Amino acid sequence: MEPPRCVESTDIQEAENEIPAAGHPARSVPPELVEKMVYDALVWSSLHGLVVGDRRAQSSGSVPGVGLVHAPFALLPMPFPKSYWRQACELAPIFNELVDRVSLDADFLQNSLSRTKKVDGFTSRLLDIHSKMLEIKKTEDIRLGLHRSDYMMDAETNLLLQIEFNTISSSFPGLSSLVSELHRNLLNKYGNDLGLDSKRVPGNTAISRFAEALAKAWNEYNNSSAIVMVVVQSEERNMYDQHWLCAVLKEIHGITSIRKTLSEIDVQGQVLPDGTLIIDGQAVAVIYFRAGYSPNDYPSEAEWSARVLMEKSSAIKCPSISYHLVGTKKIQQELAKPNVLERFLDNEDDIAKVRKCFAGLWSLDDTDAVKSAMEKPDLFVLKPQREGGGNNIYGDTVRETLIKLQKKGTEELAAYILMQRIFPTASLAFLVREGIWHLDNAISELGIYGAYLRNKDKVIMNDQCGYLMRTKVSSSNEGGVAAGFAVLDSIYLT
Ligand SMILES: N[C@H](CCC(=O)N[C@@H](CS)C(=O)NCCC(=O)O)C(=O)O
Ligand SMILES: [Mg+2]
Repeated sequence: MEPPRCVESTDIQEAENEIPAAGHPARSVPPELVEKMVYDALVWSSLHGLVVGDRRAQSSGSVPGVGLVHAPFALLPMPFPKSYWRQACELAPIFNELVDRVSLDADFLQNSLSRTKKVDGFTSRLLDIHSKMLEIKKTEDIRLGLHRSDYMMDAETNLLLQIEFNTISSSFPGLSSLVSELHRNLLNKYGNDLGLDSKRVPGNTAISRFAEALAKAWNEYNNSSAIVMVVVQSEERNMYDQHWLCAVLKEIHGITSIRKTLSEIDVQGQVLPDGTLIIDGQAVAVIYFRAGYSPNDYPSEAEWSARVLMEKSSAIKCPSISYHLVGTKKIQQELAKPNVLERFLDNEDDIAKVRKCFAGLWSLDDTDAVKSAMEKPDLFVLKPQREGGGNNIYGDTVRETLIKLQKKGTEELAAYILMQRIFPTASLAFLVREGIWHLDNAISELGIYGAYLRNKDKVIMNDQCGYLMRTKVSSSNEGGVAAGFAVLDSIYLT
């Protein structure tokens, strides 16, 4: 059974002529070879759990094994210069340390977000929890961060620029590891025909290292009967990415994990006088948030009280409320201001490396930035303090929104930040979604996973832990995989 095609061979010729592919291997692949590779890739994905719930199937987000479809993927790894790969990997432990330092500066967090607090209800609730923890002098001696720092290569300046830094629910450590394996498998089989070497696809350690970090944190909690709790949404089509981590946690590290929604935690959770969080009669050592990053996750007060209950407990939060706040776009913008990094990092070289990957970032108080964004909206992205994809504002809507916000009064402006829009070079890619492949002009975003574990003044882990490459059609603004714009990819070092 041949996978259905959507691009006739002549189309590929046209596509090639139309699209100035930067010598991408995709341009030289004969259609019949594409067919065979797509077929093998679809089989491989199905056999290896590179799967997601199918949005067309009813209970695909709640009942495992029902309504599966292969995760969308690029057929071939995206060429990526080795020097930029090394640069991105080197930044991971520096950003991990930066997050930890910033998380300890309560005044910096509260002051930087004080104006946002007035106009952004969600961020305001997070800050209230942060304040409450300060009031009760709650400290987190053991701190675990499972982060992902996302970058694009700016074609104009040839700089690797950070898009954002995620400190909560960094998706796809599971599926991204599999995509690298898929590509290595395909290049082992077809590499000679394509003139590509599977060894140029870097090994992806995201699953194993993130599971190791969770296990090490569990170990630091030092209660052998305790479990790891994953905070999830009731409907989660990306559950297999999460289950991969929990399966490795169990099989390699012998640690049991449970999945609970915020409302279940509100009903079933309790904190003992000694701070232990108990749920289903079991002590919780580590709380791994794969929900709780969006207002949609807090439909009632119950979910907020669950968040407070967890924050008050002695369980190791990943992330703590402080780590969560450090990952906001407002903090990203504040850290880009002159002399701010110097407050948190000691090493001059580290500071220079971090500053070098900062794109233009401005608060809307910056009248010059707002003025140029009004004149050339396509060169900017307007970002609210939101995670989960689909929230950023592009193109003419940037201008319209700025005008609207200005009419509402300067207060409202504090809910957003302005960011330089980054334009990576586009190149040809075969994007495979729901069994169908398209040859498209695409751009990519490289995410580098980082794990940080600290117990008081002892840093137990501070590493780069694998990567996520997301590739999307160059015409699309948003880049989310779950949101249906991008596909999972890996990289081919050049
Ligand atoms: N369903 C939740 C999704 C969690 C989520 O959206 N995480 C943000 C960082 S906060 C993220 O990583 N976005 C990139 C994923 C994409 O491209 O679709 C999960 O997987 O646990
Ligand atoms: Mg994000």
